[in-house]
Amino acid sequence: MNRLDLTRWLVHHTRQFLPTLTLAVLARLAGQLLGVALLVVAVERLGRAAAGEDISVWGSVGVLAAIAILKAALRYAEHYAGHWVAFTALQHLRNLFFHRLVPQAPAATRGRAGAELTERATRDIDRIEVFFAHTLPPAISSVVVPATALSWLGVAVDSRLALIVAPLVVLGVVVAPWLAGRSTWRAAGRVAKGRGDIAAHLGDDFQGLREILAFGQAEQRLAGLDAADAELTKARSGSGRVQGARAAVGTVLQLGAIIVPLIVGSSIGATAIDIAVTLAVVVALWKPAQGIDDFVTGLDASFAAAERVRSIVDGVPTVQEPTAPCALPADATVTLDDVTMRYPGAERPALDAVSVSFPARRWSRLVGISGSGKSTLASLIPRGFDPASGTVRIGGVDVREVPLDELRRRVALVSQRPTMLKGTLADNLRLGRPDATDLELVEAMRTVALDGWLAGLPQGLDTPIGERGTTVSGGQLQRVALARALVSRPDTLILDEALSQLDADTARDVCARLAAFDDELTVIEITHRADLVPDDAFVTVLDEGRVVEAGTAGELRAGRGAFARLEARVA
Ligand SMILES: Nc1ncnc2c1ncn2[C@@H]1O[C@H](COP(=O)(O)OP(=O)(O)OP(=O)(O)O)[C@@H](O)[C@H]1O
Repeated sequence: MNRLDLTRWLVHHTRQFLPTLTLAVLARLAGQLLGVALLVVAVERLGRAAAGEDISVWGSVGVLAAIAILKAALRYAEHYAGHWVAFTALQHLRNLFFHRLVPQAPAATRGRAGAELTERATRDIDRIEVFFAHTLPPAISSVVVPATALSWLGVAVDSRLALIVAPLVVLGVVVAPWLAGRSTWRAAGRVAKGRGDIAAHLGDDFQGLREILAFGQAEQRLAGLDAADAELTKARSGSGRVQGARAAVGTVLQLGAIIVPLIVGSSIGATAIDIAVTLAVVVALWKPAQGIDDFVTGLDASFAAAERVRSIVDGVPTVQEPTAPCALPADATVTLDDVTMRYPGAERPALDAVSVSFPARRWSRLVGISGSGKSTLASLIPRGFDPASGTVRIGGVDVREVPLDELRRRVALVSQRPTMLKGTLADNLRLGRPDATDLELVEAMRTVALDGWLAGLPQGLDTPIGERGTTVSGGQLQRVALARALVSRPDTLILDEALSQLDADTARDVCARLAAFDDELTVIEITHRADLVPDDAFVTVLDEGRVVEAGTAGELRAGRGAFARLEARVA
């Protein structure tokens, strides 16, 4: 997207702030014109006094003080309104960012470094501040203030002097800052990308520190960081060179606008006072010009950041809310009918014409070797993704017709690597149902065989469990995640290798407690442990995205097919 399109995009998403931004623009225009007036009045009065006119000193001081105070008040108003708009707009954009990102998950967040997304949601959005606080007001005033001041000079003072300085002022104030726009824009894009790459690299480093140290990769990772840093430095020095050249051109033009009227003014017979007033106008326009140069550079960085935010905000959600929503029926039978699913860019489908049914109120198992498509199948039920073709139904209703909130409340998916949020154990357990009582939390912890552990915690449910659950063991984390799912009282529970870090006895104990906890629950358990599946359990076997066997575990064991082979591998 180019800068004009990005401007349109930013204005479109923040149009409710435009009236306040207009106030900021008007305050800036008036303030800068008063800045010109301040210098012109001072020079003109001094000139007349020097020419022998009787000028009241206190009268002049009063006029200048009044102009200065009004100018200061307008500057305050401009900054207040501009920054209010900027920070409120940033808050609005951040909300929009998350609002649009959530429905794109997991597709938009999978495989993307969390730190890189965090960089977009925080620092990139902060950089857009420049657009609101330092863009529209300077851009408008850069045209209106010189045009007004030079017109006044031409009409009220000397049209010849106005014509002499006008081209230099226009070049210095308006044209020069825009000249190098294209190259700073490209450099700003490279700087923003460089920052994102460093954030992603560091995010991976912190998260994978154990593996990096264990495999002796610290030097290589540091070298990678150095390379990313060198790229960023290159991009930054590129933008610095352009900025320096532009500032030099601006300064030469501004100096020219002072020297030329001095030399040419006397040769065309202009009076000394008129020449002095002309110089006062030129010098007074100097400061606004510098402001423009600063904002053009900051603005390019702001646009580059806006583009990175926009690419997330305008991302197409993987799943959409239904246009004519249906309620989920009480019957929780899950049926996949001829379902094919292919990840973007993947050569072959992860699921290929899969038809299978998981009966309500039963505990079904889904087994298969690694990469056979089990997690993909599980993620289709609460609509992490939608299939390319075919239908997923619960109780006969297409899941695409059910409001996402309701679907995800009724279907809980517990993954192999769950995440905890920073907070207490109770905060995390209440994630799916904030009004759950302490008693319900304790009951869920008992069901996952963590009651003994809970009783031994000095702070009980109020124990902080640390960011991402780093203060509990892998097996405890999996069981807390299962307890969290139970607290939300789903009809259907999908366990995606959710007990994989437990020893066989504890896993059996948790399963027995879970079966006793709620016999109405429909459970779909993905497991590698074919040997732990009881004979009467319904089993579906996946291989290379296809259903290759289905039946009770007892029948499949006797048949000596895919399931029996999997069991032999585990044994
Ligand atoms: N986000 C993704 N993008 C592209 N391909 C993917 C993605 N996730 C999974 N796949 C591919 O889809 C296929 C099925 O993966 P899936 O995770 O469903 O298998 P699985 O049976 O659950 O494996 P495991 O037992 O190892 O967890 C694999 O070939 C995998 O490489």
